[in-house]
Order: sequence, then structure tokens, then C-alpha cells
Amino acid sequence: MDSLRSLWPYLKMHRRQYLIGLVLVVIANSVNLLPFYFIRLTIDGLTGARDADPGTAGITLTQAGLYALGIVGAAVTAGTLMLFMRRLIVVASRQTEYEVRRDIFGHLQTLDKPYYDRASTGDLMNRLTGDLSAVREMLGFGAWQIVNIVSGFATAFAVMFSLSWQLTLIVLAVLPIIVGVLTYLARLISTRHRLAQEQNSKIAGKAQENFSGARVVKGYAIEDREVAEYKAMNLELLRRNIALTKVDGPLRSFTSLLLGLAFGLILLVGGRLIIDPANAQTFTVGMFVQFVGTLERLTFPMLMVGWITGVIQRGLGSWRRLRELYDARPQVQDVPGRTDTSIRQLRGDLSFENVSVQYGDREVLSHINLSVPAGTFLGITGPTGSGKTVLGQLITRSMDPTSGVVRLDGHDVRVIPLTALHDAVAVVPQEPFLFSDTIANNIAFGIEKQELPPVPLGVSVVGLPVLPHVPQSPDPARVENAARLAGLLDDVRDFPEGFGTMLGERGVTLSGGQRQRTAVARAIVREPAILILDDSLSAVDTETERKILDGLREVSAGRTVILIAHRVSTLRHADRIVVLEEGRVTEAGSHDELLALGGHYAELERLQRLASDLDEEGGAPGDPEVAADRLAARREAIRAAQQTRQEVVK
Ligand SMILES: Nc1ncnc2c1ncn2[C@@H]1O[C@H](COP(=O)(O)OP(=O)(O)OP(=O)(O)O)[C@@H](O)[C@H]1O
Repeated sequence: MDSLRSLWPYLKMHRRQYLIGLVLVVIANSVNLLPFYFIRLTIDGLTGARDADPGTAGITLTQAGLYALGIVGAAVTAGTLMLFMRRLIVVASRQTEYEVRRDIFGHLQTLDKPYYDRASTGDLMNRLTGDLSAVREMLGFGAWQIVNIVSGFATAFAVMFSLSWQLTLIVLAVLPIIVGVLTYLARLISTRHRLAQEQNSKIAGKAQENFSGARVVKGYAIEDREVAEYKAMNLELLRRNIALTKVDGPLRSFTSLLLGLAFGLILLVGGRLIIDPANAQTFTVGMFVQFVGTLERLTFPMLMVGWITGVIQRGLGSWRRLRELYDARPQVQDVPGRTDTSIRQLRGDLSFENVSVQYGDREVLSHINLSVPAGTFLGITGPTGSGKTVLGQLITRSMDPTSGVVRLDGHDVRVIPLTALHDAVAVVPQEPFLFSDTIANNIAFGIEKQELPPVPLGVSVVGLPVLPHVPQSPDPARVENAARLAGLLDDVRDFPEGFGTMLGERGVTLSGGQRQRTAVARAIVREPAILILDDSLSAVDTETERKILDGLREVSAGRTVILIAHRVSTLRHADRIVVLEEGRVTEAGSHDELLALGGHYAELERLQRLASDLDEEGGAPGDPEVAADRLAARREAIRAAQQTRQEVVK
């Protein structure tokens, strides 16, 4: 009931279509019974006259013609009414489907990272497709079938009762048994259908993950394992589908059997009524034929009772699953009364005051105190898992700290409107995501939004102006400048269609470094007050990296840049470097200061210098002493690599 109430806002928008459509169903159902009335008149005319005078035909040719015309007319009228009804109700259900999908998609866009961290993409996709179809089926086919069944039963019983109350009582006695059995079977079908759908969801999720992670699967040569897992899931789906077919298949035969028994019973009793001379005037052969014909019209609605129960149950279940999407709220959002809407522009003065973050009972950041004045080029490094990414995520409010305050230009970030915050901060993540679109559009991604008219949510699609497709037309000079600063321009010039080259599924595949640089260009084209590069130059060679950093310096005058990296060659250009270990700041200072400190950073620098020296020297040395030195250095590098690996494992 609650589910239906929450659907009402959508149904309300199409109430005229539904109302007129359903009235048409009722009229069509009554008209549908008229042919049996004309048949009755014909039969009674013929048999009655014959009984009185065997030499006469009973009815005139004109009468017979009129009755035939009546039958055809009734069929045409009922067909036409049903056609209009379908246009109204089916179209309304399709429109509702569109509106629900539009609104849910719009709502999903408002949800934040923690939600998507938990949600399974396959499941979300299945809800927006399979579940939405089930809801549409309930609102379209389901709605008119309910009215069809109810009005079909009501009109048929009224007619049957007027013909013979005795026969109607027999039907009434048998009907609940038939409907009960059919409903039971339909419930079983519905449950098994749901189980099959759930398995479909899991399979969709598995396939989606597999396709997205195709490179990993190939790289680790685990195709066989993946195929085996997929096979097991597929087999389970087969098992569930067979279980469904076992109850689905016999439904029709079973219905025919039950109806056959009912008709047999009626023939027996009806035959006796006709034969009995006392009933000669009140129950004629024509009436008997009309009775049986009317009853036969109930076969379909009877069969549909159980089926429609399933459609409605499935539709309501699916609607509940869709409601869960509507009900999901972002953990991080603007709060009226707390959000300070007067904050629009931000300079990029950043500070962390005693900030801690806890996941469950694990503290991943602990009492961080940092001050980053606007315009600072801050480097952050530290062993893997030490909390560097989490620290960056606190600035964009991908999450809020468990305790402490992050301030931007002196404001607690929690009072800054999210749009202002997101306009001011751009993040280049570790694993950039590129869309199947042109390079230009991928770069201009964050600056195009103002040009598109907003899509109204929660309103009827009827009467809405059709929005023209507005092709993106990113400012070429801005895009090119961003690409140049990100060190991507030469690569783009080599592509077949330059900035118009399609990426991804429909176009070229970029290398890891090119992907990272495209993401860097996407971030800098927005000219943010704070730019966070989260290990985003790791796949770029040192020479290109130097160029990008020089480019960043060019645009970052007055802007804050936070550079999370493991390479000292990247970090050394920073004004200040912070070392995070196990969620705590253990070292802070300039490159030279940290080297002098002789801690984690100095060790990192020594190991990377060693490795780079080895790379540069290369070749086989002639002098045995040099060879011995290199061997010792190589051993040291291997030992260091093993130590780092142990840290990772820890
Ligand atoms: N959503 C989450 N739920 C639970 N734990 C999390 C979540 N996100 C991060 N963590 C944990 O927080 C710790 C810090 O993660 P973070 O990504 O900040 O590390 P990092 O220093 O950036 O590592 P790397 O250098 O490998 O990128 C890790 O132990 C990680 O497992």
C-alpha cells in the first residue's frame, strides 16, 4: 500500500489517460458479450419456429443479416475501444517509465563517493532496466488487466445470472477452486521468476566487472577461473529457469483441464434443464449457448488472475527496489541553515586542524595538523596505505573527517556550498576515467555544464519541450592550452583527428601515461584554486613529468597544488613536502630539509638514486672492481625492493 502511495505522484500526472483508458476497458468488456446475445436470438428464432411449425425457417433473411451485422459491429466496436485503451494506458505506462528513469538517474547523480563505494554497478544497471520494466508492466498491462478481469467477471456474471441462476451457482461453486489453484501456481511462478531475476542481476554484475577489468584478467591469465565462475553462475541461472519452466509450462494445460471439467458439469446440468419441459419457456437452447459462450469469455480473465497477481507483486517488489535508490541520501551534502551560501569564490588557503579519520575501528588518519597557504606547492609522500588519498578526499568532501576540522580560506569545508567547493578544487585521481567521447570533450568535461539547460525532474513528460541536442563545443584555445600544459599536445597532434579523435570503446586506446595527462588537462582547464594530483604522474616518464610540472608552475601562480607522489624527482620541486606514515605526519619540510633529516624521505631518495644510477650505467664494465661495486649496489637495491614489498604486504 505504501509502495502504491509513493507511485501516486507519477500516476497522478497521467490520471486522465488512465481513467479514460480504464473506462474504455469496461465498455469494451460489455460490448464483447453482445455477439452471444445475437447468436441466442438466431438460434432461438430457428429452433422455436421449427418446434412450432417444422416447415418454416423461423427468422427472415433480413433478421439473420441484422444479427450477423450486430456480431460484426460488436467485435469491431470492442476492438476499436481496446485499441484506444492501449494507446492511452500503454503510452501512459511508457511515459511513467521514462519519468521514473529520468528522476532516478538524476537522483543518482546527487549521490556521493561513499554510496558508489558500496553500490554494485551491475545491480544499479539491473534496477534501472529489469526492475523498471517490471514496474512499467504493472502500470500498463497490469492496470488494464485488473480492470479487465474485474469488469469482465462482473458483466459476465450479471449476464449468466440473468440467463440461469442454477448454472451460475454451479460456476460460482467451481470458480474459487479454479482461481485458487491458478493463483497458487502464479505465486510460485512469481517467486521463481524473482529468483531468476536476482541471478540475472548477479550475472550482469559479474560480466560488467569482467569487461571493465578485462586487462587485469588477461594480464593475470585467469580467464579459465573467470570462465569457470561465470559458468557456475550461469548454471545456477539455468537451474532457476528450469524450476520456473516446471510451473510455468503446465499452467495453461492445467487451466484447460479444470475448465473442461467445469464445462462438462454445466453441459450435464444445462442439458437436463433444457430437456425438462417445465423449463421450455424459461431456458431455451439459445440461452444455453449464450451462457456457455459468456462463460468461455471468462477463460482468459481466469487464467490472468494468477498471472496478474504475479505481475503486480513483481512490479511492487521492483518499485520497492527502485525506491531504495530514491531513498539513498549522500552522506556529504549541503545542509540548509549550516551551509553558508554567501561563499562563492575560494582562494585556496587550506588548513587541517587535528583531523582524524576512522574506518570501522581502524584509524587511517590520526591528528593531522597542517597549514597550506594559498599558492603553496605541497608534496605529500609516504608508504602505500598511509592515508595520502584520504587526506586529499577530505578537501573535496568525498568524505568528512571523524574528528577535527578541514578549513578552506578559514571556513570549515562543511559550511562551504558543495558547488563552490567543487568549482574551486580539481582532483586528478590515481585511476582516471575517460568517457567514450572526443579528446576535446574529455578535457573540457568540467567546463561545459553551463551551456546545457537543466532537465526538470518530477514533472510529466507530456507537454515538455523536446530539448534540442546541444553538441558540446569546447573552447578550442582553452582545451589546447590545457593539453599543452599537461604535456599532451604532441600526442594529440599524432592522432588521426587531433582533438576530435574518439576515445575508448568507439575510438583509440590511450596509453596509461596519455590517460593520466588527459586527466591532468581536464583538471587544469578548469583553472581551480586547488589542484590535487593523486599519484597522477606515475605512468609518465621523468622528462615529460618535468615538463608537466613546469607547465603547472606556469598556471599555478597563486594556486595551491597538492602533489601526492612516490617519486622524489616529482616531489623535489614542491615548496614543502609532508611525509605520512600510518596516518600520521612524520616529516615536513623542503626537499633539502628532509634530506638533511635522514628519515623516510631521505631513504626514498637514496634508493631511487641508486636505482637510477644502475639504469644509467647499464652495459658490462671492463674493470673487475667496478663490477664488484655494481654487484654490491644491485644487491642493496634488491634488498630495498624486498623491504618495500614487505611494507606493502604489511
Ligand atoms: N572506503 C574505505 N573503506 C575502508 N577503508 C578505506 C577506505 N578508503 C581507504 N581505506 C583505507 O585507508 C587507508 C589509507 O588509504 P589511502 O588510499 O589514503 O592510502 P594511500 O596512502 O593513498 O595509498 P597509495 O599510495 O597506495 O595510494 C588504507 O589502509 C585503505 O585501505
